[in-house]
Amino acid sequence: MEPTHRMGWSPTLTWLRWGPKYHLHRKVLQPPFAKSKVGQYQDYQLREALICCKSMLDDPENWVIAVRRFAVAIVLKISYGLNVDSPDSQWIKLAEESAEAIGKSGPPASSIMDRFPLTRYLPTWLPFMERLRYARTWRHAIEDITRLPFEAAMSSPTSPTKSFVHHRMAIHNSNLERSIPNDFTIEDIKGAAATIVIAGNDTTAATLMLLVLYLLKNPHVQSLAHSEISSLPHNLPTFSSLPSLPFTHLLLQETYRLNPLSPLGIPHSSLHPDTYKGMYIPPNTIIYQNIWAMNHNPSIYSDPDDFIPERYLPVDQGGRGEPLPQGNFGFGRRVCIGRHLAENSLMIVLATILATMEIGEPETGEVGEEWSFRGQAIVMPFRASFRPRSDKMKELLDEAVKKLDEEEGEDC
Ligand code: HEM
Repeated sequence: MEPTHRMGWSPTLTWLRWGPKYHLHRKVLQPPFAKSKVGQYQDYQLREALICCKSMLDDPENWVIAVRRFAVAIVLKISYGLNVDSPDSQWIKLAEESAEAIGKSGPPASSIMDRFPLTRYLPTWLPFMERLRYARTWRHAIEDITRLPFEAAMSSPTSPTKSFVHHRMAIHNSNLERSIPNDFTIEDIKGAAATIVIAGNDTTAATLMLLVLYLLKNPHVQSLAHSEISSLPHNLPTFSSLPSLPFTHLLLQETYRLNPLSPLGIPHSSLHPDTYKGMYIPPNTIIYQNIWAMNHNPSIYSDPDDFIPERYLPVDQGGRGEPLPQGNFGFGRRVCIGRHLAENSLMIVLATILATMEIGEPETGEVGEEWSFRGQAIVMPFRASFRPRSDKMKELLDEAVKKLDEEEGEDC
């Protein structure tokens, strides 16, 4: 039994083994997220960045909910054309449950069952069968995220260009009408659409939480980033502002480096025997990539545990000339397809945060920072304060979100 079936997935790129089915999914999923194509999603990203920042300022105690909404709303819109219309939307809950399911059952190929397949027939009360037990308990979350948004999208048909599933279903139906066989079945469409949501929401939200933490803990860096954004005309940033924010871009890179979400990458398996630096690697060897070590190597990065975005600047510009981090989005032919989308989402929300607010320690009590190391290294919800940088910027933000609401009312 494939790990995909054990967890209740339809065919899903992240969990498919190398082969014809994998190639088909990658061929379908990669083009809409190519660097030259991700610009098509900028309207969604800008909209959600504005909503996210307004919610953080209006309801600072619940800022993590605003962050989760931001991340889910973008991928749900791209994948299914659905809107997240409130912070307690069923889609946020569903996305959270499926992330929980994956976190608890572990990445594919990493468990004892993947190494020794016969162990999956053992009873689940045995201590080392914890992951199988989780997989069975959480299977419903994976089935729901694969089925429910798909059904909702199909019951609200929009133009085929509006979302991944509408576009794929239009091709599917047109093939049916012309008696052309559909290699990419409806099950494939469901699995690919769910992949966009699952792979794209938790990773983006976790990185945004790290950005908030590092801004909070490094007031000097925050003030440099404030100066950069203040040098732009006093308006809310748009995508055309981003090329004028090189320091903000380095701040994101430093966040990737300091805490890679998957410190050991996603395990890959060798297809053929190979030799690396004189070491023989037999076929079917499970290979981890130590991203954390690469990005904390003291012979490459000075003060590797400190948050220093300036380190990447050339020496003649006051920097240390150190290389940008590597491997946070994987390597080679399985590299993350969503990396350009994620970068755009994170840059526009970071620029909007820097333009509109100051992040600091909570007004009362502790930050309460804790980490989870189950499969990924992520920071758990913590406390912070969010104050508008000026009345003018808050007003601009409120007006921009009000305008979005009015436009949405007109579209209905
Ligand atoms: C900061 C955000 C993100 C991080 C850190 C991240 C990281 C990763 C990593 C480490 C991998 C494994 C690559 C490998 O096996 O070598 C991966 C794969 C993948 N990512 Fe992302 N990702 C992010 C955002 C996204 C987004 C927004 C999407 C949505 C389209 C996405 C879709 C995928 C898919 C479909 C794969 C599987 C690729 C394959 O197996 O061929 N990711 N990602």
